[in-house]
Amino acid sequence: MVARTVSAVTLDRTASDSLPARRLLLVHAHPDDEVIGTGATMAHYVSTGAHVTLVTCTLGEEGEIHVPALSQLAAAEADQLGGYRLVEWERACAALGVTDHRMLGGPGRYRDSGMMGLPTNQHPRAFWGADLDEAAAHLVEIMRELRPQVMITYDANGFYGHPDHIQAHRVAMRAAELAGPDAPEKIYWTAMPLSVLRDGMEAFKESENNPFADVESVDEMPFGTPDDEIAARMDGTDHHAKKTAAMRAHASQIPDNSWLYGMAGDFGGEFMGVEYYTLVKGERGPGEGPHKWETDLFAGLDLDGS
Ligand SMILES: CC(=O)N[C@H]1[C@@H](O[C@@H]2[C@H](O)[C@H](O)[C@@H](O)[C@H](O)[C@H]2O)O[C@H](CO)[C@@H](O)[C@@H]1O
Ligand SMILES: [Zn+2]
Repeated sequence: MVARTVSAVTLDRTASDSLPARRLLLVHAHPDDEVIGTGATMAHYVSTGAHVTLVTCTLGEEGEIHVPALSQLAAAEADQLGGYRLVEWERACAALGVTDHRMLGGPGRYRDSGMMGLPTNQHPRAFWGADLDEAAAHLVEIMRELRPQVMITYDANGFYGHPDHIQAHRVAMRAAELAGPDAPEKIYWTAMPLSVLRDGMEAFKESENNPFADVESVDEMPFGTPDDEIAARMDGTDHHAKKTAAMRAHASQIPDNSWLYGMAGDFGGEFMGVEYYTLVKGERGPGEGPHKWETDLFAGLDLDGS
């Protein structure tokens, strides 16, 4: 019998060749980040037949608990919140139609570090203290398996400065360096245009549950990107109901009276269903409007045989 040897690279290629032509990878820090920042985008691409893979880096063990009946699960009590949020995360993914969801290094490998500067940052498994190349290697393995053309993660400040978000950015970008030919061709960072922030401040001015109550100007906020630096506007308004349902799955983190629901009420699909990105790797595809914002993250890619 003729021995047939197939190189590991060929095997890898075979694995991704059986997947849809468009493959999107998202790297987030905690359960609930996926829906808050990118839920409509994920639902949109699932609905259009792309393969969507969510990698979340921690179980969110150090989170607040907004459901009183669950208060004993807190880190300082039974320390079971991580396991509970894992179930919330699975339910949220189901609401968005995302079936490929993975914890970086497996559930519990990296622990929620808590807010910047807290003693929990020093926990032996805190994601903030993870070895960068070791953590990135878990993501490289996924890139080799799937060969995603597009990846979404956070900017260098983790969008708002949380240590796990900063570390998720660093690990995702390091993995893209190490993955070579299997690295995403386009890399986006989540972003919020200053014009949308200003509109939000205006919309909430009279609201009792105003997330902008303590700021005079959007320039005081840790996030906000000039409109001409935004590369893509993903309109997933057709899926805003899925995003809302996915948020409700994260009830321990997102209370019923959250301003997020208030914003949805005022803006409806416009706020819940529209998500923005800067492009930090790859060529910008054709776009629309005054800033030529892309409306498809795969725009400009040659997907034949990729
Ligand atoms: C959206 C997000 O990243 N949430 C994180 C964050 O949660 C904040 C934290 O509980 C803080 O104490 C609150 O004041 C703030 O309102 C929350 O957004 O940090 C948590 C701990 O690391 C994390 O579990 C949660 O997912
Ligand atoms: Zn987070």
